[in-house]
Amino acid sequence: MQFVVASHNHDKIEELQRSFRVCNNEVIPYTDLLPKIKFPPEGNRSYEKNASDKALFISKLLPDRLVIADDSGLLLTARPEILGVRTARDLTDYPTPHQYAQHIIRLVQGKNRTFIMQTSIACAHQGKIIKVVDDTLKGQIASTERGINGEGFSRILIPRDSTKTLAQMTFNESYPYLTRARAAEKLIRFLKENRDQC
Ligand SMILES: O=c1[nH]c(=O)c2ncn([C@@H]3O[C@H](COP(=O)(O)OP(=O)(O)OP(=O)(O)O)[C@@H](O)[C@H]3O)c2[nH]1
Repeated sequence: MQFVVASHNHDKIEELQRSFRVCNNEVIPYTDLLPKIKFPPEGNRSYEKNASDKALFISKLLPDRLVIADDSGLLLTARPEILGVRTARDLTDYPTPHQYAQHIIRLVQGKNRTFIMQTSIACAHQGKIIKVVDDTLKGQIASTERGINGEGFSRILIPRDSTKTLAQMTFNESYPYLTRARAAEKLIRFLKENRDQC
């Protein structure tokens, strides 16, 4: 299957391409087919709604394609009033992965270090949502950035049953923890089981 991804985030597009390739699928950015367009503003209601809004927006312009969109965020137990579904907007003052990783480390300093990372992927066809899948990862925020296989969140997220950050793992080791990869698997499984829906 070929998917068109509604995203402007280069790292996210690459991770989705890797996640879908495992199952022999292909992901292309919508900008391969259309000029770059501003997405509708994200809301504060849910990751599912934000992902669906992006997928629907591009699906209406490319109705015959399977369009996917992802919304991800990080919720800190110590600061539940920020980040989460607003992660992209709350991190705008920290534009580089190193800057936002350091900011998050500071936010949990001396406090509860647990986090929940969530990804929702919406899939649209003919201007309608056909499926939304979610996945979450729980664990602890590291006290310093660690690892070379990734940046940003990957260098500070330690999954619950590990002592390493995601960036300290090889890709094969980290794959089972990646919310985007696991959500992608759920979507592909759904589409294979319900081929007549699309
Ligand atoms: O190091 C990271 N590894 C990740 O895996 C990851 N996923 C999300 N983020 C951060 O969370 C915001 C929300 O992202 P988001 O889902 O709203 O997407 P976005 O606005 O960047 O792109 P788009 O897809 O909407 O064009 C993004 O800006 C990033 O700061 C990540 N950082």
